[in-house]
Amino acid sequence: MATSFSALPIISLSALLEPNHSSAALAELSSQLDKTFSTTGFAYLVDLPLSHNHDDIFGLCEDFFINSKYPDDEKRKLAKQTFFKENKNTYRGYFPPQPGSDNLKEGFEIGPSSALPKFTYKSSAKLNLTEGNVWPSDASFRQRCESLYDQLQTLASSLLSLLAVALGKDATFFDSYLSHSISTLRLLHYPAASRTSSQKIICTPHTDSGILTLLHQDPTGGLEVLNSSGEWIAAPYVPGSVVVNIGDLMARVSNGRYVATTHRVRATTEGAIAKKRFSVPFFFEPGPACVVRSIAGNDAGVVYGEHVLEKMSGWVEFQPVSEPAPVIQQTPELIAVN
Ligand SMILES: O=C(O)CCC(=O)C(=O)O
Ligand SMILES: [Fe+2]
Repeated sequence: MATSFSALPIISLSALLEPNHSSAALAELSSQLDKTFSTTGFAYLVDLPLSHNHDDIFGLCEDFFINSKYPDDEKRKLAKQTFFKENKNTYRGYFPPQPGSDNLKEGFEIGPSSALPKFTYKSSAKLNLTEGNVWPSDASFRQRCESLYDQLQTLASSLLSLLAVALGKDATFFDSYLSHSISTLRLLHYPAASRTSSQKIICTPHTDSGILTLLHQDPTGGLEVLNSSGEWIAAPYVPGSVVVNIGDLMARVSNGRYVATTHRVRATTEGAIAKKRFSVPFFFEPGPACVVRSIAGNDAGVVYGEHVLEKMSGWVEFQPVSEPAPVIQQTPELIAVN
């Protein structure tokens, strides 16, 4: 359970920026993260070891969702099979806004760039967790996404080493999670909407299901986090920051020490219009075959791929859409699959 906080803490990662990390500074950072995840479950991280700034990151969203570079035709080629049945990609790629849903957003999802061993799930799952990415034809977009992905994966693994130590384990405790990791980088666009749609909450309350999330939200803000008194605490935009939070599985791994805090996104309005908003969550995920167990050693553990497939059966982005599918009426061209 989260505590009754009234604001999210801000944690500097300057210790990770030093070429020769000082062990005292790392120990201090480890204890700050430990305190945060066992109280608020959420924090802003600043002084990030990332070469991408917010303009670069939201520039990717602007390019993908807004600029005419990626018209509906190009998006259609990248759409998941659920949305365009001629396409081969089931898990990575584009999903369109889903009319009628409470989460009116479109997204583009990317996994690791290296090939992964196939993961077979007992109930012949319809989603292929280890498929390759699909890309628009613009090589620079792909290169920028891959570079951001790699840096966020490195940052997440540094944070996990610090958490391992905080949990009384060796710094390498989470290394097995890195093997064939299927972390997801998601570009999200919540389109502007007129107030007649009366939609105030554009992302409904939820906890993240996985291990660790690194979220870039754009200056529109709107993120809110639930404290133990049942109050929604605003988590406004902080320049240069990334928001970090842990998911349900990490709460379980930590044997309940860490809290997966409920959060949602409120629309920011300007006159009668809800402003458009971009966010870029990065979900750190273990390999599909990784067995994730509590540090207390008192459970059989879960196979990550099975866990995530079960969770996803309830997520709006992975629901079949009613015909005709929203984005896609024309004949597709070949999709780009790596
Ligand atoms: O858009 C946001 O800022 C939050 C998104 C989110 O919570 C999620 O995708 O899990
Ligand atoms: Fe979330």
